[in-house]
Amino acid sequence: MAEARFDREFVRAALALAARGEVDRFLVVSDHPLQPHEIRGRPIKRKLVYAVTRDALVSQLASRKYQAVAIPPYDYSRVEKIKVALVACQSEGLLKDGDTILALAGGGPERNLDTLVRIRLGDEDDEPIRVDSLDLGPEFSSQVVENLLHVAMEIGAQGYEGHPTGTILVMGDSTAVMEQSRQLTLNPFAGMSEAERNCMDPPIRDAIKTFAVLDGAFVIREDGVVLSAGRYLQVFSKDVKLPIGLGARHSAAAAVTRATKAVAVTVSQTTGTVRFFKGGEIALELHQTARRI
Ligand SMILES: Nc1ncnc2c1ncn2[C@@H]1O[C@H](COP(=O)(O)OP(=O)(O)OP(=O)(O)O)[C@@H](O)[C@H]1O
Repeated sequence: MAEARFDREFVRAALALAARGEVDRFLVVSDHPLQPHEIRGRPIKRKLVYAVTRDALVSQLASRKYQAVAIPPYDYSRVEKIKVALVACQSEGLLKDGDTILALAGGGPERNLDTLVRIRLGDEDDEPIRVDSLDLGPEFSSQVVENLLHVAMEIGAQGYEGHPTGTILVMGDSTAVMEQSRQLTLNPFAGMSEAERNCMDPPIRDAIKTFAVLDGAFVIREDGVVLSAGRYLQVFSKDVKLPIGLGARHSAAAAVTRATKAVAVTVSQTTGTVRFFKGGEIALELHQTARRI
């Protein structure tokens, strides 16, 4: 009883802060939208963005004139979910550098909104949320990057047929990446037209999940066309610095993003953690709280 009252007051306090002029965006990361009476009378509708795990709920919210983005339905911690939601908002053009975002998140099947985080985009001191540091050049499509992050999270959570799987997805500067790598296995994407092997297409994302069992890396063009799977990256990793415990896969991903203008997403076979590499460094790290395998 007292706990329920505390929960209501917590949300009310978050809404009161969200209404303030200092806040540019109010991000609610939950599949339980706020109740009309909670929002009524508060000037927050314009800055409110929902991050939800069901596409049907995105459409439902959109039909009620709310802004909403979809995030994958996996068991990441609340802070990880906020990071993914920020990436999704960025790729929809809903955020800009310098924005102050208040993010309210919960976990589990109940509403349970119990986490409030303030983020200033582009603020170097704002560890551990470093979505701003993705800061990709115009040659990259943010939708392609977001799709690849989602695929990577699915691989990390589900593996392949019950077995943990790891992989590297290298995107961009593909001529240089192809030159600095060699084929380890037959390329399963060979012989398909470019239109048939774009990772924006759900069947191709499923194929990426399946072929993640192959040794080596995927090479993907900026526009999402998958050039190859099963590539061994022949790059020197001696001047990339990585946290202790990361091995050959992560070194190769760091090194290829140092040696070329490509970016890379890795999935660790050991932990399921997804990392985004740019310029030889980790720019985003998504740990899992619960793996399904
Ligand atoms: N240069 C490379 N290019 C492409 N793939 C590589 C390269 N080096 C290693 N790999 C892939 O990484 C796999 C595992 O390597 P290792 O266990 O040393 O990596 P790790 O960084 O510890 O990652 P994990 O957390 O997944 O174990 C290899 O089986 C291979 O598929």
